[in-house]
Amino acid sequence: MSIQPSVLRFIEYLRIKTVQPEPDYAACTRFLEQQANELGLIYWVKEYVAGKPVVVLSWPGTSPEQGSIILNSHTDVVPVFEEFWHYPPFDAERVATDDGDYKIYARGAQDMKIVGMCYLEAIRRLKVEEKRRLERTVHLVFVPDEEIGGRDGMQMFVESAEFGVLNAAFALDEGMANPGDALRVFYGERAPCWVKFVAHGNTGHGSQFIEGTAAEKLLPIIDHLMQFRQAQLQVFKTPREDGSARTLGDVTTANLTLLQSGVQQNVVPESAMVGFDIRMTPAVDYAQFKRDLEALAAKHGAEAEFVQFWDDNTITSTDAANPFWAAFELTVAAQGFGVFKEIFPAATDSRYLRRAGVPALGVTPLCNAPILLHDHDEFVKESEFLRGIDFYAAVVAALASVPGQSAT
Ligand SMILES: CSCC[C@H](NC(C)=O)C(=O)O
Ligand SMILES: [Zn+2]
Ligand SMILES: [Zn+2]
Repeated sequence: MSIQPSVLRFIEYLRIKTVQPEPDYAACTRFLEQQANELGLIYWVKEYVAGKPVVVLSWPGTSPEQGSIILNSHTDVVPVFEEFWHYPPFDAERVATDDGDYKIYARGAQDMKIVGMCYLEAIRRLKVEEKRRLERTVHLVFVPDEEIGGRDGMQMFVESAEFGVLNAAFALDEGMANPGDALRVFYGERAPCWVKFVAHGNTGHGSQFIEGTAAEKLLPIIDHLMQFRQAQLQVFKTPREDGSARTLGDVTTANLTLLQSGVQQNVVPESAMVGFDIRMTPAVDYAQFKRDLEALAAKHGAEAEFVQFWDDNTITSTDAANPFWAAFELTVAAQGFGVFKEIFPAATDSRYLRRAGVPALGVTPLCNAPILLHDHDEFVKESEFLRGIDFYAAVVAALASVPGQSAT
């Protein structure tokens, strides 16, 4: 059987090497412009930072005064360890499976070019094939640099005048595959707190009993955070009151990820640094947490330096009173998906949207699928991609048909 045109377009998108640290954004932008032309969408591109394009494709609704729907995806992908891949990561090879399906192997297949491509194909179906008109305007937003924090991409975009003009009411962004049956729907995220503790101390010959060294000032700090980690691990392992298992999003994790000191084996080092990657669950008082870390550092004669500190814990309402959630939930059920609501364990561009006041849900419609984002041999099944188009066609039509507030 011949390959479906949508699959060929997906393969074309996967072959564009938008891999960090030198993504080919120019080729990606050309591809998206071509898609916009084929679909008859309004197209514009803006580089808030040179060489880092934010690309927007818009489908005006019949009631453009109503808040719009944003379909967000990032165009960059993470680096590969090519020697561990069984297929070249930027060839998007289509490999037949025993059950008559195909696996498409490529970096970005799950994270998150499948989502961006499904958005485009869903609009193609609704607008070009079915000649539908939806009430709300739909914007497909393709942003750079999510994989390195999004500062030059989504952050700049949400702070721009152009973003305000979109008048966004609701957004969809990336989620994560689920090896289980249900669709994982992320309504919030844990906040990154990347902290470095730096201490200075006495130096001298390595053969002596030197007091007040930099390293020994860090030891109680490390000990404190390791005990905190252990306590959170116990919470994580304890079922919720209803008996269900907790997820990572329910707790705060802390991992020691950096440790630097020393110049030579027999010289007591003058300075030492330990770094932690902490992810705070939204229930935490972030400002107090930060003050506690600063106090911990001060108590032991060190300094706390925050490399990343996200201080907003806005979550998206998944209450039936939120009409966008109600429409989403109903449509997803009609598509045959069960829903599992979660806090995303890491950080995505959704945090910028939520902080800017735009409710966002993180979804990647891959169920009964291994979690392969950032892993070797990342792939999606062709059937999953095709089902994803059905999914977004239904969801986008429903979200863009949510009635606006009556002007009373
Ligand atoms: C603080 S910016 C880092 C962003 C990255 N996002 C993902 C999804 O891996 C992370 O959470 O580590
Ligand atoms: Zn991603
Ligand atoms: Zn990623």
